[in-house]
Amino acid sequence: MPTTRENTEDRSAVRTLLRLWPYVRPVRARVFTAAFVAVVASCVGLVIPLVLKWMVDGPIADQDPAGVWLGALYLLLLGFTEAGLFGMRRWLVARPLSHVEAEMRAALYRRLQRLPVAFHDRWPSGQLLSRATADLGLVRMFLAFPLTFLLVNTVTILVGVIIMLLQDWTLGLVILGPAIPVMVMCVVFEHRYAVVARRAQDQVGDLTTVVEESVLGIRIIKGFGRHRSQARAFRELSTKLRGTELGKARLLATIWAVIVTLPEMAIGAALVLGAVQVADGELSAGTLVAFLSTALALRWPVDSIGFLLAMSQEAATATERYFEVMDEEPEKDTVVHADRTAEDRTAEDATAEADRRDGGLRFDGVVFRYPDADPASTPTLNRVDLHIRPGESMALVGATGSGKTTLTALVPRLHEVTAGRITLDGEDVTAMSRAQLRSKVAVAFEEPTLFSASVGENVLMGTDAEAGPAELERALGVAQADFVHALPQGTGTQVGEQGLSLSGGQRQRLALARAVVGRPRFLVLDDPLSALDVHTEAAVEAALRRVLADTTALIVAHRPSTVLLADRVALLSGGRITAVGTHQELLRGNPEYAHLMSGSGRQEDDR
Ligand SMILES: Nc1ncnc2c1ncn2[C@@H]1O[C@H](COP(=O)(O)OP(=O)(O)OP(=O)(O)O)[C@@H](O)[C@H]1O
Repeated sequence: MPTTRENTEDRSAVRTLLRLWPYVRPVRARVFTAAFVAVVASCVGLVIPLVLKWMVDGPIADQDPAGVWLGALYLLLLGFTEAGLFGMRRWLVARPLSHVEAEMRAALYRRLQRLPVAFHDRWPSGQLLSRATADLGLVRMFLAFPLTFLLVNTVTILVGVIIMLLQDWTLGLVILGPAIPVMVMCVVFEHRYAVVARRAQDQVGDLTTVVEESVLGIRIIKGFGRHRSQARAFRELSTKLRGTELGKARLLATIWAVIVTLPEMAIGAALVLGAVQVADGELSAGTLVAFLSTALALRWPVDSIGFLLAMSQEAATATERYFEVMDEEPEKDTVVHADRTAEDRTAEDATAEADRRDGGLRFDGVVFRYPDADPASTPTLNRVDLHIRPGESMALVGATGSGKTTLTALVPRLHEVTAGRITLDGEDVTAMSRAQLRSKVAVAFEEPTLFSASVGENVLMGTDAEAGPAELERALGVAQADFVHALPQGTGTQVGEQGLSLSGGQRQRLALARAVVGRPRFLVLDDPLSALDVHTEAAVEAALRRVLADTTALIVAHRPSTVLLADRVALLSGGRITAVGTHQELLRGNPEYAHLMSGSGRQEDDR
């Protein structure tokens, strides 16, 4: 489970942040212009001390009121120009940077849709949510603020230091004194902050997962009175996060103290030294005023470096977390089996030829091991051979945990086979594009998932074709889902998040309607009637039988009533198909099957 990562040593923040370039590229003109405008604005601010110097040594020393007013006017103009330019900078970047954030979020969403089911099995949803929300917010903040101001402040400090050295190089050197210790501290700080920033962002992801699970599982939590233990889990994680955030604050406070104190001490020393020089007549009062005003003008650029570095570090961590998902390999559309030998291919061609003649759905030496399973362990499916003829419906029976769901998931390629092949009318499923495959195969699972959309939209999700109300009605009819007409807005009724406003049986029937609406050639049903009462199940089966007349179907079944829906039955045991026949044949000739169907099998296996 990719949650908290303690080690971030091998990461360069700059290299990580450079990965944002492809997203920033389209808006680079505005971003660079904004940075240039900010540099100009900041340098305009540095002209103010020079005007002060002119005023002190000129009109003030000469007691010339008109000159003082003129100086004041210059200062006012400079102040307005600086403020106007900073306002312009913000206007220049606000819109393009929200565009960058939106583009990155859209790219992440697209990638999440294209990543294999195995990825989603592995990653907690809270970690993905926090990457798509909080982390992208941090990246936008970085592009809007620290990225520009690290540049602006560096230029301002350089120009300011040059001005100070030109005014009086001895005082300039005094001011520059703390630069080296401050820089060393910044490097140490950045390194340490990277580790805590990563920890905090991962912990936010873990906390999001707990909150999400608590909301989605609220019925179980209330039903079992688990709110205290959930609250404890939440409290533990939030205490951990609070500790990490306090650690971040402590680090920030330390660097801030160093960055503020050392330059302040240097300014104090320069003030004393400068006052002595003025008293000795070695320095004009105007020059000292200009020097100190410049030094004070540089306080903010220097002071802000601590938190600008902290924000940059957080953005680097956020970028790193973002690309951890973006770098994951998306599922391939078609798979080329480079490891197959010429003999394999000749044998496959012969089988494919036979399949094309016979047609139907064929599992040929299918081996499957979950990607996170120990490579030395026995595969979940170990050389499954099964042929379902065209138009035939085959029930798949097996003890709980025998791999029935896993086998059905291989047909629409929710997982890729480890070895062997699956063919639809002789065509290898891995050779088809996913769009092609999904137009041929429809699925319905025991746990029906509905989306926050209307009933009709949920059902019509099962077909790409332009299906109209007639197709919708037909599918609802097959699934015995006429209850939708009694809903407040009929098929236009919103079903709410995950369809939780409907009963389990109602959701299953809608999921079944979604599977049959596209009149698929192949239908894969994973115990789709488990939540129905016997009368509704009988009615659905009668309607399904009509649909199945010209559809090749694989139906996972636990109950004899579901098995009877099928023409033949396959028994999955020990990762292989150990028997195929009609229900009656297997009941008579296969003790394991008879045991499973007697009703005691499931209970014993569950025990
Ligand atoms: N995502 C996964 N990662 C690793 N192992 C898994 C995963 N999903 C299922 N398994 C394991 O694969 C085996 C087969 O599970 P599967 O869900 O296919 O069984 P099943 O026959 O459908 O069971 P049931 O009748 O209870 O629904 C089980 O041992 C299960 O623990």
